[in-house]
Amino acid sequence: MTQEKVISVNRLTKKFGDFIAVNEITFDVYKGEIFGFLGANGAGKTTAMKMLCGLSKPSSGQAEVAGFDVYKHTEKIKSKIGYMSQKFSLYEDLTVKENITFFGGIYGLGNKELKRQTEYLIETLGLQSETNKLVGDLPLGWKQKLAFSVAVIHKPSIVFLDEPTGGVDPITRRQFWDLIYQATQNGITVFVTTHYMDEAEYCNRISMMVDGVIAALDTPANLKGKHNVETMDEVFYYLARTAKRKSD
Ligand SMILES: Nc1ncnc2c1ncn2[C@@H]1O[C@H](COP(=O)(O)OP(=O)(O)OP(=O)(O)O)[C@@H](O)[C@H]1O
Repeated sequence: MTQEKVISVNRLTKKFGDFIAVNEITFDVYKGEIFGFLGANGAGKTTAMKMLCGLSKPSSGQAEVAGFDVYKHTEKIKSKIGYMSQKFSLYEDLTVKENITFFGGIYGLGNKELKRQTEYLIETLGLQSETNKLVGDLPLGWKQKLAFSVAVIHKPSIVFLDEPTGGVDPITRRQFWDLIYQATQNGITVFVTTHYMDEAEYCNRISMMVDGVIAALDTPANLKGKHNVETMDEVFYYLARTAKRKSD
């Protein structure tokens, strides 16, 4: 992790009519950092992430992602980031290889690089015997690992992960996080939302959102120290207990 800022957010706000979904959030994320973006259901995480990915125009405030303005340079931002969400990642009705080729193509890899990356990916994930299997037939943990690898196939500056490991056990989640650490070794910055507090412990810093505002932002160790508790679960409970919003 360096002191080079790759995300810079200043009083970023999103309103839907009178409702303020994200209310003047301010933070920076540094190159190579794993930044955990936590919050109770409905806190505003997805809304904030959409603004940072250039998918939703802010109501007010400023933000730069990979050096580009979220109002003016959304296409440039999209070319510099990777994105993976639990809700959508890969095509279930395409094979492993077809998915890699499809997304590699969308991310702009040339034929030679695509071939090289496809072989590298299949080998490092140990998917040699699954290459021609439909992704829908893979176990969920494998799908998630493949989806992550595809999201960083074009070596983005930042990868946004929206609850990437939902529904799998702690050991599979741990293996997934090994891939995240590898990506950061290659200089990729990771911006991740999760509801799993074991994963929160793996982040360099955590931002905790409550009802549209950032209620706390620090390292897991400092957050635990500040609240005089042993686990991130307890920190989360302490901060989120006042939340008024519910999930949709
Ligand atoms: N397009 C929209 N129009 C109106 N309200 C919206 C819209 N999108 C989100 N909201 C509201 O904004 C709030 C924040 O939603 P958001 O999905 O960002 O929360 P979240 O922290 O990602 O929650 P979860 O963990 O449940 O996904 C919610 O109250 C939601 O109902």
